[in-house]
Amino acid sequence: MKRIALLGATGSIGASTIEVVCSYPEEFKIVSFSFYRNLEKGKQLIKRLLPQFVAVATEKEALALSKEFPNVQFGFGLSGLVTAATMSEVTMVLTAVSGSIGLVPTLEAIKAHKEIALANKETLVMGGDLVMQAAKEHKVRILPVDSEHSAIFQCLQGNPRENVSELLITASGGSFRDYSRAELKNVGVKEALCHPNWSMGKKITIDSATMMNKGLEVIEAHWLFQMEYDKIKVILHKESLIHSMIVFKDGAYLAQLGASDMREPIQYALTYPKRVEIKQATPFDLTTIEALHFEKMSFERFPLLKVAFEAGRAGGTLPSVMNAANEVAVEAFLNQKIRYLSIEKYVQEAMMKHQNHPIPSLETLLEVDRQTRVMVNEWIKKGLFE
Ligand SMILES: NC(=O)C1=CN([C@@H]2O[C@H](COP(=O)(O)OP(=O)(O)OC[C@H]3O[C@@H](n4cnc5c(N)ncnc54)[C@H](OP(=O)(O)O)[C@@H]3O)[C@@H](O)[C@H]2O)C=CC1
Ligand SMILES: CC(=O)[C@@H](O)[C@H](O)COP(=O)(O)O
Ligand SMILES: [Mn+2]
Repeated sequence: MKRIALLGATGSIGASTIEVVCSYPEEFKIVSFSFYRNLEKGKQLIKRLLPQFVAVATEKEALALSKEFPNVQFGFGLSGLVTAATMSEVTMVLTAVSGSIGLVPTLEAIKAHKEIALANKETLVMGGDLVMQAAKEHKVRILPVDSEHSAIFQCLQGNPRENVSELLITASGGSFRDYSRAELKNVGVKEALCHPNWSMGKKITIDSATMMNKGLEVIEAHWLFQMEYDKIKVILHKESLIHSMIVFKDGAYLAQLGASDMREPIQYALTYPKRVEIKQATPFDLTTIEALHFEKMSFERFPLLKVAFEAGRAGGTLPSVMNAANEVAVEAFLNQKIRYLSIEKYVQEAMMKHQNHPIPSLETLLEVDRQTRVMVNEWIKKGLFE
């Protein structure tokens, strides 16, 4: 039986993971999980999943919950996440928290020899070098959950890496894919949150619209598959049915396609290397698909993708600056403090101001993340780009 720590149980990936886990109770058990702001949902999950340990946001909440659920242990903050991920009963950690908070618990879980099912792409964007080194050193497998990386991982099975010349990542184009740059000037939060194909958390949905999600995914693919940036390409594919492809040196393409349903890549990560019947999935019928469209990506229309390639190529602390600035700017947009097009301005400004550290320690990465947040929040307060 796989005994799972689910970091971010109250989110979108968390919910899909719980469905997969509960469809195979004899194979999987969630022994620990975390939640953050969603106390009501968190409590429902405690009653449903009967975990041994739960990580919450604050000490006050942890104390109150210990009284309400005396058979469950509680932790809080970052140390709570680390305990949930490293406790001896856990064999696999599924990282479904949103944002840079995922890095430390993932690294600690690797050091504690837990298998990782990685949804939290920000972990590799910030600390790809450290995380992949730690995984190698501790002989820990990192299984992709992100749909594009799961697709590439599935295509790579049984194919020697030296035969692969390119990774081709598909992008839906997000909620504003048919808008010109001029039409983006006055777009609002509600419309930005309408992803055409996927139902996801708010932050990643905005990242899909700005194409930052694809930028983060390019960096994630670089680290997961040890592929040079020149050999990672992004292509627009508005149906989100081909989840990504690999190109072989002899010119053959191999694609993975299926419904836009995260339960599939999650289940693959949980059961890997086995494939088992999926019990809950969106029906997928090729005969109902009229056409699959592909379009060249435009860096002019989606400047944040170009910015992410630059950050990835530069390496060091620059991807962490990009990520932190983006997290702060997206949050501010969601709270209607800045305009949609200002997200990219804050990210670019933070990166321009940064002096890169080429080979950072974990402490340096975390400090850069913290400082960038403070700086961008101050800029937003002053209305730098409004
Ligand atoms: N959704 C999807 O289909 C996909 C998501 N991903 C990646 O997976 C991750 C999760 O995405 P998604 O499920 O959509 O996000 P959601 O916003 O739906 O969920 C995020 C989860 O993280 C928790 N959380 C948020 N901030 C913190 C924090 N500071 N400390 C501890 N916990 C926190 C939330 O708790 P609470 O709700 O209680 O506040 C929630 O459980 C992201 O990194 C995303 O990029 C990758 C591929 C697809
Ligand atoms: C489901 C998933 O993996 C998301 O990251 C998805 O890819 C978002 O879609 P786009 O970024 O292609 O709009
Ligand atoms: Mn994805």
